[in-house]
Amino acid sequence: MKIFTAAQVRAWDAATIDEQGISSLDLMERAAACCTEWLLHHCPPDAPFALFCGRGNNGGDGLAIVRQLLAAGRSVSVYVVQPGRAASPDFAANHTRLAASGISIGAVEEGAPLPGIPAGSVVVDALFGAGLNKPLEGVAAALTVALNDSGASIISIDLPSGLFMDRPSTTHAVIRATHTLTFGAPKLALLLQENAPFIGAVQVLGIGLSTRFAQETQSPYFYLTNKEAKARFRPRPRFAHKGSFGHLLLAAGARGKMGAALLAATAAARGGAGLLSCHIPRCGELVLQTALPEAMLATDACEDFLTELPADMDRYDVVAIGPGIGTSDPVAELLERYLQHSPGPMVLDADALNILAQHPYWLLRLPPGSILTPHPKEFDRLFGTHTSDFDRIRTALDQAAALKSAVLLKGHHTFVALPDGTGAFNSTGNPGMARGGSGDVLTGLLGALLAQGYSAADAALLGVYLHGAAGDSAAAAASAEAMLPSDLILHLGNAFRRLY
Ligand SMILES: NC(=O)C1=CN([C@@H]2O[C@H](COP(=O)(O)OP(=O)(O)OC[C@H]3O[C@@H](n4cnc5c(N)ncnc54)[C@H](O)[C@@H]3O)[C@@H](O)[C@H]2O)[C@@H](O)CC1
Ligand SMILES: Nc1ncnc2c1ncn2[C@@H]1O[C@H](COP(=O)(O)OP(=O)(O)O)[C@@H](O)[C@H]1O
Ligand SMILES: [K+]
Repeated sequence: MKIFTAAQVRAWDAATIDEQGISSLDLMERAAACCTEWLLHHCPPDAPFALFCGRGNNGGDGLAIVRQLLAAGRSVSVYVVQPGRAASPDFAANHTRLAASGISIGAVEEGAPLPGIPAGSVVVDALFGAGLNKPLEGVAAALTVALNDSGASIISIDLPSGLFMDRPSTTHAVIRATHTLTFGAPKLALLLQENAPFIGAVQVLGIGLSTRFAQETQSPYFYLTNKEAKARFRPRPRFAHKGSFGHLLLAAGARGKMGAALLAATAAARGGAGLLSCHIPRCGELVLQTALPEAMLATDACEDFLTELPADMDRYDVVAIGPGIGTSDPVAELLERYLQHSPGPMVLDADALNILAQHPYWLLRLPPGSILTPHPKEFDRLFGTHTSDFDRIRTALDQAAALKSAVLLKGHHTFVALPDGTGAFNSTGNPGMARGGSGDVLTGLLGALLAQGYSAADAALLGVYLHGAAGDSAAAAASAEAMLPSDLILHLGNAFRRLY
């Protein structure tokens, strides 16, 4: 599913109106009807609604929703902010229709007291949507702060008011929605970690926008859903043998961190690698051989951490390195040798990324077709401090192109930057995965997918999708509270089955 800019969203509306031979007022009525239906099904049946409307088409949606809620017999109060200002034609048309019903339409004016919100009300925010062109100020900003402080549930129409679609919004007043009902497709701003305080749960409402426009319009960003993952999945051929699925070398662990190695190794085995060898320090030999008999060992001479390259590196197709290895000088020197001698693409995670941050020029030795898996802190250590996620995703795309590799930015909607200049936001996963060890599972899984011959782009997309889907399956079974990263591995089977 493509993610469009504000300008493209406007063009999408226009293309729909043109293609379907309807008026923009008809499309507004349809969008409002989808919102009204959602509100009627998801809000308490006896709750009064309080709608706050701007003077553009977002406000027009709001007025149409008021009319539809009244027709459904609900108790509604409605306020227009700065009613003296110029209005969009569709706002004006809806205002005339609503006024004819006899309902009193309140005003929120500069300098006048803000309206009170009756306890138990559901607030519907239809102040500004995709047309926001400057930060909220004056009475709109004051109202936003008051609504946020009211403690009421706030349902935002299309976007939380004050949130820009395509640029940062973290320094000014923005509605903190409980739910955002957005039209057509998820918007970039609704997928970024930095906007988490504003957006609440996001519901994408299909309002019958042109599918032809969506197919024909190019966008660098897409939403990684089951459809996109399925398109990249290759089932195992019937006559396959273990040699068909590659040999992964996983370099992981140190004393006290063998759990990270074991999680990554088990995920690699379940992720479908034909052969798995683990380069671990001596202290981990017993635990690994006992817990994962499927893995072969390339045990280091050192008891406590990794120091030397395994013999016969040509035996391996792919190297995954990082979980639990530490950042001491000997390990850093070893990482440099790994980068020089890796027989194929690499997955670099955790401490491998932290070492690279100290030696950024080593990145030049990264084999093309590799995958880097930083979370935001590791990302900034590696590529420099960023003040916004918008900047981070731009850097991720630049680095992916420069390194001819996939660069992740892990989080709730992990961003996958691909070498071709496009990037995906993941749709799967849940907060039950916010635990030490979840990232180790991803590293093993990505290594296994690369070893099976998937390109960096396909492995990164599939791996991130499957990892989140396994998380969702684990949460369904054990709850987000009680699930473990090792449950992700057990639920990988359910995740793969979603691709059949
Ligand atoms: N165009 C269409 O056919 C459809 C549009 N829809 C709705 O229309 C919205 C977009 O409508 P608009 O483009 O009219 O834009 P908005 O309703 O988001 O608001 C923009 C209006 O507010 C003004 N404005 C922008 N930022 C401001 C600020 N900080 N302070 C004060 N005034 C400010 C602008 O000059 C403009 O008049 C969407 O988010 C969606 O809710 C839906 O009805 C679906 C159909
Ligand atoms: N709230 C969340 N929603 C979805 N996925 C999450 C969430 N929190 C964490 N994850 C996923 O879990 C993994 C955590 O990785 P990381 O931060 O490296 O932790 P660690 O290395 O300690 O396991 C990432 O893949 C991330 O996308
Ligand atoms: K809004």
